[in-house]
Amino acid sequence: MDKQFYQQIFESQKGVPAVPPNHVIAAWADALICLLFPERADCFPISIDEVHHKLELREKELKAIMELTDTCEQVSKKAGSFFRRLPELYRLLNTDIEAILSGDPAAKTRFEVIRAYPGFFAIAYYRIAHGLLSLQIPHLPRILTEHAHGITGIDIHPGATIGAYFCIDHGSGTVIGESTLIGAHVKIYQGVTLGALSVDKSLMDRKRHPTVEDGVVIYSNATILGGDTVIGSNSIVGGNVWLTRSIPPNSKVYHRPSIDLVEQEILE
Ligand SMILES: CC(=O)OC[C@H](N)C(=O)O
Repeated sequence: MDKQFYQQIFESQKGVPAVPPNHVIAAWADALICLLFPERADCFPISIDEVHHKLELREKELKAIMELTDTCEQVSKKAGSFFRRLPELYRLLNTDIEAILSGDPAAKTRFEVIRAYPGFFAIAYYRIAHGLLSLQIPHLPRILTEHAHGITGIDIHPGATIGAYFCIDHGSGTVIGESTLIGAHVKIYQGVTLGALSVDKSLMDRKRHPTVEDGVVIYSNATILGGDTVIGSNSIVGGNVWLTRSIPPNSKVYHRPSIDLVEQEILE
């Protein structure tokens, strides 16, 4: 093979930021989730002291990951802040579990939601990633939400802001863009896109994705686009709706499909 090609590959290594492997970063988040939610764990802490000790271990692991991550500054301070905020993250995740359990007639127990629901898995990773992003920790947030995306098919950008009691049922194909704002008690189904109306690169610092106010339900495959688009509180957006403008609170928006039914002749 052409030696220039080898040279090109070799040169491409220069300038690549140093970041621990994705599986190490995901394993840290997974261990943290298992500690917060023993329903996902294979062994439980045997005392309160051990809970304390394991949380300190997770903090040390986060620091170690951050130290090996390029452009990660103020490692101890930021890892400390993340863990000080952990009780609030835990509180929010418990509201999400409650929302899934009370919002889905098929969900029988809290255990089932925590162990088996893709919506809970994706939200847990998102809330951790969002916490890291809000401390301006580079690289790790996107790696975490992409890990959850790979497993669940639910793509939540860590920059999105999502209130308490968030329920995603089923979820495959759901996309929640970077500047999306979601209030409390919002429920969404599979295939929902909260996306940008234009993907021009010059818009990168602008709000490109919708605002969804409290109490909204968005059914499967609805597409809601644009940074100025506001879905007013307690609205219902039906399946397959395509929406690029705001709707007032308490609206119901439905897609009216046209279906032709042709009865077949039964041949004797
Ligand atoms: C979700 C979505 O609109 O994605 C498009 C593009 N990545 C952006 O963030 O603008």
